[in-house]
Amino acid sequence: MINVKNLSHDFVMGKRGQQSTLPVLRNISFEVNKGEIVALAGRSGSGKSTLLNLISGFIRTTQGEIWVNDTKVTDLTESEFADFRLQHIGFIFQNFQLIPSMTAYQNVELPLILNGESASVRKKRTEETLQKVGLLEYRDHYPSELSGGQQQRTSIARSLILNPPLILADEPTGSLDSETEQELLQFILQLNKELGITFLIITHDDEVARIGNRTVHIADGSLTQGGTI
Ligand SMILES: Nc1ncnc2c1ncn2[C@@H]1O[C@H](COP(=O)(O)OP(=O)(O)OP(=O)(O)O)[C@@H](O)[C@H]1O
Repeated sequence: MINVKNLSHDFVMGKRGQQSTLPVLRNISFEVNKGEIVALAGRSGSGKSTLLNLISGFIRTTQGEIWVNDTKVTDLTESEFADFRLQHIGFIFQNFQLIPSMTAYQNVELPLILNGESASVRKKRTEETLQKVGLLEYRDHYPSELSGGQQQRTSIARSLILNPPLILADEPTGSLDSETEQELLQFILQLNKELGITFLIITHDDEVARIGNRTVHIADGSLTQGGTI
């Protein structure tokens, strides 16, 4: 599902003439197989978000190759990547990234609008997906009128609505209490088992890593596999 080959990334900082280079990833290779849940761990600043941003095309690099679902995404143009992302990758973030001025329904419907779906398809799919995450009765609530767990379920509904084969999650339980975290982890397992969705999850949390098939660690720009967090 994800195949990263000899990937490196440097950030270039500072004004022209006074630039410095910060190497973050050094010749990384790894695979995430279809149907796996893989936890990505590492200290703060080790490059976990950078790796996720490279896989999803929010940051581009010329050093190495990334394949997602048999497409060499490192060769895509910006607009091809935007389209590919919409079709193939769902996202879950620690702070949910819902649009505050839109209701739960409108937030979940948004990818369908971007994808050019008809009003009738949008209504059917949005209601079905809100039902799946148990939020149909909250459809007209704004994010500020939802609990943290309900906001996270809204963001999961949005990430699921175009049936992506892959979901990338950046500390998805970071803002949740332990009971809500357990609910979310069970839901991730259910999505993995019932829909076969592959997950790559950045986490600092052993509980999250425990639901995964394996943990990949980043340190000093390199990856190591196995072990606990
Ligand atoms: N746009 C950027 N420009 C310059 N440096 C950056 C940029 N983004 C990240 N960095 C640096 O790259 C390194 C890796 O950052 P990254 O956000 O990938 O770490 P992380 O492992 O996700 O950290 P955390 O667990 O704290 O979220 C850090 O030293 C960070 O300061």
